[in-house]
Amino acid sequence: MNTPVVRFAPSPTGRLHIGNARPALLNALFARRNGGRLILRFDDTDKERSRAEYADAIVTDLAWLGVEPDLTVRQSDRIPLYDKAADRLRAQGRLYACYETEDELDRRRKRQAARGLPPIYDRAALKLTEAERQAFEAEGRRPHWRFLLDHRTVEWDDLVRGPCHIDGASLSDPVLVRADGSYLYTLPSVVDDVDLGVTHVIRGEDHVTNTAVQIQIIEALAGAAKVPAFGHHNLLTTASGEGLSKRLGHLSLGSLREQGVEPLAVAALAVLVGSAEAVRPVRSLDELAQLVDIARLSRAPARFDEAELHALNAKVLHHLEYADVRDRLAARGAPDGEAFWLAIRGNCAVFADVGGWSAVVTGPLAPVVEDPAFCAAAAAVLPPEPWDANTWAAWTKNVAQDTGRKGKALFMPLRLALTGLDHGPELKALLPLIGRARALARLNGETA
Ligand SMILES: Nc1ncnc2c1ncn2[C@@H]1O[C@H](COP(=O)(O)OP(=O)(O)OP(=O)(O)O)[C@@H](O)[C@H]1O
Repeated sequence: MNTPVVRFAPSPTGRLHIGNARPALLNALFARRNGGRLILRFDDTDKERSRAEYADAIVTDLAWLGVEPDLTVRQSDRIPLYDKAADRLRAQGRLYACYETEDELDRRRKRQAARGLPPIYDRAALKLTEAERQAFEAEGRRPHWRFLLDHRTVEWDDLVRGPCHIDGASLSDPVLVRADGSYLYTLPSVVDDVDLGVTHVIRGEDHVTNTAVQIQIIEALAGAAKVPAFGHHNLLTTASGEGLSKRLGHLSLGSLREQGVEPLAVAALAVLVGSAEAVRPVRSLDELAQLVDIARLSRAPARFDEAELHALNAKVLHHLEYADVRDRLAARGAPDGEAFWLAIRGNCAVFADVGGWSAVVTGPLAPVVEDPAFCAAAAAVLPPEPWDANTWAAWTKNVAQDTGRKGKALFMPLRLALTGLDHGPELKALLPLIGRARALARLNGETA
């Protein structure tokens, strides 16, 4: 295969949501796995809804996920290309002027419905005489432009859905250019895919019907050899099954980031939910790239459950090695060294929990001493340093012998005194990190 070129093409009309993360990642991982290139393309021809700040936020959200495009383009910078393509289609007789208003089209659709006919555009504009056209122009009407579909079946072997076919006769000729001269999604998308050498179009199944139209336009503009491969993945819904929309601000990546969710947890769930692979924690996007195979995605919509995300987030943290988090630990002023991370990672639901466990190790911390006599007895037999993972067992054995306590009655007061908490990481790992001086002070009820 030549170097694959894929693209993620959001409209900058809101913050990316978890559903958008799915194609962003499926494309990025496809490029990673196949040594390909990823293009980020802003579909910003809708001037009213598109905003530069949303485009910036999308770049930030993608970078947070670990998606770094090789090239970024904006459709608003590429209008002359679309103009040229539209002119070529006009010259071929494949783009024709229509003067119907929305109201007229609506009435026509209602009449069709009343007669039990599908609401397909009847191509009335093709029958307009020159005089009729001039009359519309004189009235001040400006035409919108439709692509003349071939009434034949378009077939493609979808990377996700397998063999697909759509009968061109079952579709309305799509409007490519609005009356104000602006472009709808279809033509710019196709022109860019061809111009930028996109080899694989991986996107949500909301675009399946577009594909038949787009294949016909590519064939008209550039020939069948330029038609890329298409793959349409299933969509994500909320846990209760509702659709997601950028414009309505659903489950944004920004809000998940603010909640302290790990990007790897978001990525793993966004990609693995509704796939042949079980949802599981991963250590890197490379690992995730090896797990996903778009040919094995499920066909049904997949539910994105925030509770599942939070559970997965904890699992992701538990799987991260010290090397993966060394810089982040240092940035939070956490104790240096692998032992700390290995001791506490299993007790972090979000990375920010590192702060609490740091304080347990380095203090100052107010101990909870409910039975001073018992804690004093335990302090009296604290072994000398150096301490290691065996120290806790050796020490508590002696405390048990001296005090006659065992089980929870032995361990809980020690945990409360040493950490100020009734839960937390294994003390055999924490004790050497806390160190003798602090342990002694805390057993004596002092803040240390
Ligand atoms: N719920 C979803 N699940 C998976 N993919 C989605 C979902 N919604 C959109 N996509 C995909 O995200 C990509 C970007 O699409 P687009 O910018 O139109 O997003 P959108 O959320 O539908 O936007 P808007 O709500 O602004 O119309 C497309 O590949 C689209 O198929």
